Amino acid sequence: AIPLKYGAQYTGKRSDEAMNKWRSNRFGQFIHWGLYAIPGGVWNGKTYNYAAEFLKSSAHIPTPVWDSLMYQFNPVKFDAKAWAKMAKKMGVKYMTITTKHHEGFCLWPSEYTNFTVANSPYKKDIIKQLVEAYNAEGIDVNFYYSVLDWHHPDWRYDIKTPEDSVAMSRYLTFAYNQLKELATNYPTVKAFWFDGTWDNSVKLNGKWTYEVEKMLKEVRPGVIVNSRLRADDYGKRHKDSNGQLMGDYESGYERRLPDPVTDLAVTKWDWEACMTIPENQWGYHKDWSISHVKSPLELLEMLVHTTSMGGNFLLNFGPSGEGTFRPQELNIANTIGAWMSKYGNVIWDCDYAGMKKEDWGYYTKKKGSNQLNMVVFNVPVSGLLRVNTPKGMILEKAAFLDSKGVSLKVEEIAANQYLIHIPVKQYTSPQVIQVDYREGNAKGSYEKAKT
Ligand SMILES: Cc1ccc([C@@H]2N[C@@H](C)[C@@H](O)[C@H]2O)cc1
Repeated sequence: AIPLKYGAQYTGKRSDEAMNKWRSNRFGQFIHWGLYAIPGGVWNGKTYNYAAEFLKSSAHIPTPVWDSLMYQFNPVKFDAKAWAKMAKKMGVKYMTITTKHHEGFCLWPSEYTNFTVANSPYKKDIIKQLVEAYNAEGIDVNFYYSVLDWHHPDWRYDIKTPEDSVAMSRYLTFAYNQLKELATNYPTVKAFWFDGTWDNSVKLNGKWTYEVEKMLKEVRPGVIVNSRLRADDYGKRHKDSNGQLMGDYESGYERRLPDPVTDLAVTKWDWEACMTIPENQWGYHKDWSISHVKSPLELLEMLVHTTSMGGNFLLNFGPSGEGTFRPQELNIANTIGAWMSKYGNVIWDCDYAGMKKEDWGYYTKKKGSNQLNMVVFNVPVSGLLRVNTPKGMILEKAAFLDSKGVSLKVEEIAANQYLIHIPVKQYTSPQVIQVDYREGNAKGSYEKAKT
C-alpha cells in the first residue's frame, strides 16, 4: 500500500449509532435554494435550458450583477413548517439543504461574509428555521456546502502562481471557519454533503479536506461526511491512492443509479444517489417544459432500486424565489407519500438482500429479519415471478403485504428455484410481496412446496 497521511481514515462500513441511523433513513429530500431561484433560468427575457443554478455562468453574468440579486431575496411565502409537513408526508427521514451553493450566497447569517440572508430584505436565518421545523417532524437535517465559491475573491480554480496559493489558502481558511460555524451553531446537524471539489485547487489541498473531516467530527461527534469532500495526498478523489473510500459514504451517483447486475460492488460500502425531478435542474427553473419531468412512479422505482442495492436516495426539490413548490413537486410528495405510508417498512431500515436480480423488480430485506420483500414493478404476462435463492435458503410462504391473509402459490421447480404465482391484472402501483423463508438445503428431488 502507498503510505498516505490524508487518505481513507478507516475501511469498511461505520457501524456506530449515528451511521446506522443515516443508513436506516434510506429516503431523503434534497433542497436547492438560493439567489438562482429568483431568475429561475431566465435572464434578460432569454430562457437558458441548462441547470438553473448555473444561470450565472450560462448567461455570462458578471459577479457584481449576480450578487445584487441578494437585494431581491425576500421569500414572503416561505413556511418552514409547511415544507417539513410535506416532507413528513412524503416519507423522507432526512433532508439535505444547500447552506451555500456555488454562487456563495449563505442561507444562514455567517459571521465570515456579508453575502448572506442577513443582508437581504428577508433578513432571517433560513437554516435555523428549516432545522427546527424538520427536526420537529422527526426528520434529520444535513448540510450541503459548496467548496467552489463564485463570489469569494480568494477562490481559485487552479494554483498557478504564488498569489494563487496565498489567495486559495485564505479562501480555505474562510471555508473551514464557515463549516466550523455551521457544525457549532446548528448542533443537530447529522451530515455534511460537500460539492464543488473537482477543481485542481482543491485536489492540491487534500490535507485541508482531511482537516475539515477531522474538525467536523471533533465539533460534532458522529457527524457524517460524503466522499466528495475528500482528496488524498496525491489529489485522488472519493477513493484514495490505495483504492479505499474516503469519507463515510460514496456520493458519486448524481442523476444516475448503479446497475443492479453489473454494479453490485456498491453493496460493499455505504452510498447515496441524488436525483432531480426534471432531467437536469437542481435550482428552481421557471420553465419545466424544456425537459422530461419524472413521474411519481418513475421516482418511486428509483427509490426502491436504490434501497435494493443498500443505498440512500436523495430526491431534489427546487423551491421558487418566493419559497413555494410547484404542483408537480407537491404531487410527487403526495403520491410517493401515499405508497410509503403503506409500504415504508420495505424501505426504511432495509438493505440489499443478496438475491439475484429478477425482471419483475427489486428485493429488499430488513436487517436481522427472516423476511424477504419483493417490490414488483413489472408483472410478467405469465403471472409467474421467478425467485432464485442462494444455497441454504428455502422459501416457505408468500403473500401480498397488504392482504397478509391471502397467501400466494409458491412453486418449487428445482433446487433453489421457485415461481410465485400472482394474478395477472392491471396494477397501477408497485405491489409488495412478503416472503417467509428458512435456512436449509433443498432436497435432491424437489417436492411440491405446500401452497
Ligand atoms: C457539472 C456539474 C457541476 C455541479 C453540479 C452540482 N451538483 C449537484 C448536486 C447540484 O448542486 C449541481 O448544481 C452538477 C453538475
